[in-house]
Amino acid sequence: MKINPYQPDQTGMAYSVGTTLDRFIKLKQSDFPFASGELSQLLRDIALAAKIVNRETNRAGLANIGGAFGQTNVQGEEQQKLDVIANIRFMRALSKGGEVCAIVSEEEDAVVDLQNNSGKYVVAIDPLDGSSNIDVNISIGTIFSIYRRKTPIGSPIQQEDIMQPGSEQVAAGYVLYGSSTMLVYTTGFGVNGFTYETSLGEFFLSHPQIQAPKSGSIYSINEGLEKDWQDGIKSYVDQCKENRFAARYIGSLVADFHRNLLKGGIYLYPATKKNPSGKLRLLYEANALAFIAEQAGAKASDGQERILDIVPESLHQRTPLLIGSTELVEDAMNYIQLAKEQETV
Ligand SMILES: O=P(O)(O)OC[C@H]1O[C@](O)(COP(=O)(O)O)[C@@H](O)[C@@H]1O
Ligand SMILES: [Mg+2]
Ligand SMILES: [Mg+2]
Repeated sequence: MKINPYQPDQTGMAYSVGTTLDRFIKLKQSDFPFASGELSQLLRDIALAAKIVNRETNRAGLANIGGAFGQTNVQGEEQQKLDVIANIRFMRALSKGGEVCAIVSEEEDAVVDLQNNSGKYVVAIDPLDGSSNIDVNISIGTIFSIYRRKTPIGSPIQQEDIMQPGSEQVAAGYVLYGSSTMLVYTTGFGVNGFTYETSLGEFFLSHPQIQAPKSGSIYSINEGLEKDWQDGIKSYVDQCKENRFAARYIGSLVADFHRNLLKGGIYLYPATKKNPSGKLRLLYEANALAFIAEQAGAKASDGQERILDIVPESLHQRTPLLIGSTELVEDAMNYIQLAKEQETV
């Protein structure tokens, strides 16, 4: 039977493949009985900034916006011009609407207090993920987490508004600037993916209700750091090779995560000598992807603990990250546990 992609799917849902993001956000607002529309507007603001950053990444080579910016961020990493441009674009979009009271960004040393005490939401963002791939035309991304503030609206923001565990996220998502540009997000009611139609300037629903395969045969890890890996990781990766898994590593977390989410696989960034607590940041990289992973039936751990249960202690804190198909992440955690037990014998 030939399936006509333009026919609404048979689920009878009000939306189907081809629904615009705007319409989808409006329809899904009904998931929240007391919704005031602020979260919906915030998601739209993020989508708009993503369209602008998409344009900038597409023309990076032409417009002399590739290359280093000539400054380092709080983590001592050299900032790329596009890191700074993306940061400015998202900062503007997030501060315009009035829904946000504070922003945590990879490119900002401290919390950006928007002096907007009537703002309900706190946003943590990695404006440009995969910075090492910007100048070589490889997929890069943006990652965002949204929290409801804990302190009363109208009062100044406090530490407790910022240092929330990932389990408190009300929404999270990423944008993938790749062969096509996609926005994938969750509000706790499943994961949906939207593809950007440049000629119309619109995101359209292309991947409704994403569910990750429970297992897979892809592993993503920077093997160049093997010498630093703990025994459990070494033996797990050996087992992947034993089973003839495909090694796939783009070096852009968003892109590696997205592939494994759709095809089944595991991404690992363990502790290394250079980064004893792992490289990736809890507040604006791991938490968002862990929320999406779990909403898509996958799993995210630091090797022992569920990422979403980790209570943050510092703004730019790092965490080891094992994320992807449930059975693969559980396997890897078993190898880590086993190696630990053998250490104590
Ligand atoms: O080069 P390495 O050590 O393998 O690290 C690659 C990882 O670092 C990152 O680039 C870190 O993110 P940023 O580019 O946002 O700093 C991830 O996207 C990627 O998975
Ligand atoms: Mg990143
Ligand atoms: Mg970044």
